[in-house]
Amino acid sequence: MTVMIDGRQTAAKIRSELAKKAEVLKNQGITPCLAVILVGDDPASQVYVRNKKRAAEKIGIETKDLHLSAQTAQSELLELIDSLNDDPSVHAILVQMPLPKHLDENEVINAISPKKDADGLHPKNLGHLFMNEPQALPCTPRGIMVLLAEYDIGVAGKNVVIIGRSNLVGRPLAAMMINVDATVTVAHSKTKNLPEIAKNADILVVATGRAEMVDQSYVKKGATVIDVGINRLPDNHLVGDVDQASVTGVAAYLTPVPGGVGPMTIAMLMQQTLELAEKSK
Ligand SMILES: NC(=O)C1=CN([C@@H]2O[C@H](COP(=O)(O)OP(=O)(O)OC[C@H]3O[C@@H](n4cnc5c(N)ncnc54)[C@H](OP(=O)(O)O)[C@@H]3O)[C@@H](O)[C@H]2O)C=CC1
Ligand SMILES: Nc1nc(=O)c2c([nH]1)NC[C@@H]1CN(c3ccc(C(=O)N[C@@H](CCC(=O)O)C(=O)O)cc3)C=[N+]21
Repeated sequence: MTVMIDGRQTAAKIRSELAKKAEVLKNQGITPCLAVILVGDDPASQVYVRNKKRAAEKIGIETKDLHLSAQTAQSELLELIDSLNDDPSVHAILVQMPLPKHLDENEVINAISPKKDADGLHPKNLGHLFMNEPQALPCTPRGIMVLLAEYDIGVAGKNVVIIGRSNLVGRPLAAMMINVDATVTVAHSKTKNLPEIAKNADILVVATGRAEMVDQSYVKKGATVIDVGINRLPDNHLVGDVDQASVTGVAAYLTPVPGGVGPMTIAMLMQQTLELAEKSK
């Protein structure tokens, strides 16, 4: 039997706690505010923008949506970030990844004040994470850790295999898993014998951006499978990086897409915005 992990319900519970926290901040004269910069029209990013805005409104977080054209120059983007860094009404800044190819993502992330780093991707914050003294944390990996805790899925001493090594998901998740005593393997496009390595996992996390690439040949009986992927098919429906039908019955726990990691990412983004607003006092 496979238990479907309900990210939507878990996220809803977190959001209702956050709404109370936002109320407290407001009574202290602080209206938490998240600025979101989207350059161009990446489809996964657009799903994200829409759902984020809705969540923020319900919690009582203000959002500033800054949608720039795909042709925006690096200097223009850096100037926008500088002005948000200096704006005391803005507590958190998120730049949607990936950026169009002509832009330098690392330079952009570096420009965000670590104190307003909604995504926890600034090298200073990643450094704190790697030293196991976390400050702002990347939202998707954090959401995965919260989901595992919510379902009492232990991590200490477990074999965790993460497929994907992006700065946004795979790398920071590896650090978080190490910090709670997992034995971590990070796989990627150059990994050999991937199904065999994945089959060693007690907890398998898939973040490749390849629609339904992981089937039951990658999964040990009784493993937990976390599907991070958000892929929009030509017929417009969303699928993950895991072939859900194939893995069902083999995995003990599985996150659905939609309704798994995605809503948790948004809940964690809201939580971090409130935490940064609180620290700005
Ligand atoms: N649910 C959510 O909240 C979120 C979902 N996403 C989704 O998660 C997915 C991954 O996102 P992100 O990490 O940003 O993606 P990236 O494209 O930045 O990274 C993908 C990673 O997967 C690896 N990879 C690609 N193809 C294969 C393959 N065939 N076998 C093994 N490894 C492979 C790449 O390897 P290499 O490094 O060698 O190129 C790379 O490390 C996307 O679908 C994205 O939309 C992202 C963020 C949040
Ligand atoms: N700097 C940055 N940080 C990110 O965290 C980031 C990013 N850039 N760029 C794009 C990816 C993608 N991403 C999503 C998060 C939630 C959903 C989400 O809400 N998903 C719903 C979709 C439901 C639906 O609308 O059908 C679900 O999975 O249930 C989608 C996509 C964050 N990302």
